[in-house]
Amino acid sequence: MQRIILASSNAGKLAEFNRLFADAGIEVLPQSAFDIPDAEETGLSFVENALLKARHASRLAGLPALADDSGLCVNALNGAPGLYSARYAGTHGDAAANNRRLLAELDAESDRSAFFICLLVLVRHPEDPAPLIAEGRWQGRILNKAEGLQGFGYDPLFLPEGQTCSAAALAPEVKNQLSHRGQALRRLRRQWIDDVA
Ligand SMILES: O=P(O)(O)OP(=O)(O)OP(=O)(O)OC[C@H]1O[C@@H](n2cnc3c(O)ncnc32)[C@H](O)[C@@H]1O
Ligand SMILES: [Mg+2]
Repeated sequence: MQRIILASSNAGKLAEFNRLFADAGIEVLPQSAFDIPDAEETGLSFVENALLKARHASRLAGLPALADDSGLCVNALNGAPGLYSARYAGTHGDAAANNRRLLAELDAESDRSAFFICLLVLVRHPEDPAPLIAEGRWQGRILNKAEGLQGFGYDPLFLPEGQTCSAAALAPEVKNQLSHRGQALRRLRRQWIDDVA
């Protein structure tokens, strides 16, 4: 069976990927299994950061690596929190504080439209000059208060277009069908299949 490293330390993403890869016949190992520390995310775009994370994990594990760089872009905030979604309120990964800041920033704002974006990069080796790259976007709007207990990050404040409840109130398999991450992974897998065919 093919083995790849998932170059992420985010438990919410890892749970979603495990479900998305359940039928793929690929063994997907989190970077924690190799004690790989987080890469420095110094890029100016999601795709640059995803490349940095994938190359870093592939180098340290000696295996192909898949990285996800993602975030929430709010139109009235000129795309913020954007690249800084994981540390919007200052501390990396403090979802409650990030959600509080988002609500405060949008306090009197009537345009609450937003989208999640996910860039996936797969490198077959650390210097891979032709990585596979796929993107997904999920449109929606920011609610006035948190709702739902599933998912992670900004899910409790995100009302997906066409839905009547937040992303955190959707069953995990429904979120994967609709989400930026689900879309990007399905696109990546099509490239992957074409690539080996
Ligand atoms: O870099 P890794 O280790 O993968 O983990 P991370 O949490 O730092 O991940 P990112 O740098 O890609 O930042 C993405 C942030 O965007 C938010 N985010 C991304 N996808 C999301 C989703 O599906 N639902 C809710 N929030 C999401 C959440 O705050 C994430 O921490
Ligand atoms: Mg990160």
